[in-house]
Amino acid sequence: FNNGTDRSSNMKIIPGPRPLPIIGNLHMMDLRKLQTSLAEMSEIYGPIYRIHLGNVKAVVLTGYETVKDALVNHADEFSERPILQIFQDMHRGFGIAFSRGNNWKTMRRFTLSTLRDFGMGKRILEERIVEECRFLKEYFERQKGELFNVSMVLNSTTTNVITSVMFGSRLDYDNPLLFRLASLVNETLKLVGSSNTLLYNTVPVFQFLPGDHKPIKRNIHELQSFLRKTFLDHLQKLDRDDQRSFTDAFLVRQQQEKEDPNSYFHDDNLISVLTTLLMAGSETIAGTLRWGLLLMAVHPEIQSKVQEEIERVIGTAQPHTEHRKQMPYTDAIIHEIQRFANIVPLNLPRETTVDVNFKGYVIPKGTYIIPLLESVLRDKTQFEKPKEFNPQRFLDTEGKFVKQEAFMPFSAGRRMCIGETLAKMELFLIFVGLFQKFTFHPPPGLTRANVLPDTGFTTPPQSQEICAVPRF
Ligand code: HEM
Repeated sequence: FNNGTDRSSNMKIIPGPRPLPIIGNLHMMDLRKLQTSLAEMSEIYGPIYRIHLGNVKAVVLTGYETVKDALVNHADEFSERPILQIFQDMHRGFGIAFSRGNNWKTMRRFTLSTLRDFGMGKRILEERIVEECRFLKEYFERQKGELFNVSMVLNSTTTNVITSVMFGSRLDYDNPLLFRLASLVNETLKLVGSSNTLLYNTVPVFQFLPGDHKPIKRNIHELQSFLRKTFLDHLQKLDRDDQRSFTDAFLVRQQQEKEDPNSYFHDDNLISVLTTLLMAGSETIAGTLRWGLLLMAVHPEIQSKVQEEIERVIGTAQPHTEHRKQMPYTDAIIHEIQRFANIVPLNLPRETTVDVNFKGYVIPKGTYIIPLLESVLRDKTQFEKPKEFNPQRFLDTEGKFVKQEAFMPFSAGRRMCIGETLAKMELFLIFVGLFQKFTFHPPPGLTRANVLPDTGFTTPPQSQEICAVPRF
């Protein structure tokens, strides 16, 4: 590895631990918390180092300055997605998040512009989120202040928001299909981030052994059968002059290009994009909201200050996104929740598109890159005492909201999350809607010291239970 380094030019050799045969450096890491091990290793090897995850030779980029420099200032060079076995099983190279080259470019461009049309642009989305939040509050009210499991209902809420973008419709909370979809996504993302799947991706022999890849494949098959059936229903009723959803827009484009054998608008891409929207668009937001509820429950003084601001600015009226500008404290809290929640700690991997000269190193074309978000959101040079939950870091002395450059939970550059606008809108409206109506209390035994992250590809908090006491 790093043979591309030309010793005659003054390029440095990328540092890193010595790998063992077959497993590389896997024995040096906590496979259930890879992000923590990778962040710790940067203290030994510096902000750029190489690591062998089984037979995957990766370069890890850590800290805000390095990650931003790579993803933003060398945007094209770090813009490809590597091929990983489990994502290959799930998407077969189609869609957006795990596709490459022109397939990715075409699907990303189309999805971004269509999301704008069927959401953000038309204000329909805000109405949908507000409506969904109303159902969520009714569900919370029915718990009558008792301890209840908040996990699946929040996943159902965020699943409904994204399915209304995808298909133009929602499912009732008592429809078993909604809970089934939400739990399939939840379980699959947990399994995708397991140590077993890491081994499956990086040590080829694990592909022949039983493991988490089996239930992942079963879950994806079930999800995709549902998505296929739903889009076929849409195809039957399709009216090109009355497009109501992402799926309608895709199907119309598919019909326009049906004579073109090279068109990317085929069923495989549609299924894969829908799968990604459903998975990326629900669990990330639901997990962040769960962090929000628990963090407020264990910081009652912060919770009451948020409620004061909600009362002062909105009262009991309907929250809208425009309120955010007048609510610096709430804005700061939501930013700090996202920073602290660190919901996609490993980021998605990247691959270099050419040999890159980066900070005195040559990183060869085709190198697997880990731009570690964990190390950005917890960067000591950017956030004082980064392990503490402290919303003040997003406020100035006059209580005005201040941006922090290293706040990048959605990553940066060419492959940056396409759901940022939707996610921010959803987080604000649901968070405000819930704290306007309820005060949250922690389950017995839960304190500031033990609100801890779960394991998985996304990292929601371990605790799933909470009390929601109605305020009026
Ligand atoms: C709190 C919510 C969310 C967080 C923290 C988050 C975070 C991320 C991150 C870190 C990436 C990897 C970006 C990279 O490779 O540099 C990503 C990619 C992606 N996200 Fe999100 N995401 C969120 C919500 C959403 C939503 C709501 C959607 C759907 C509308 C979405 C769709 C996607 C897609 C399609 C990609 C792949 C982009 C590409 O490869 O071009 N995400 N997200």
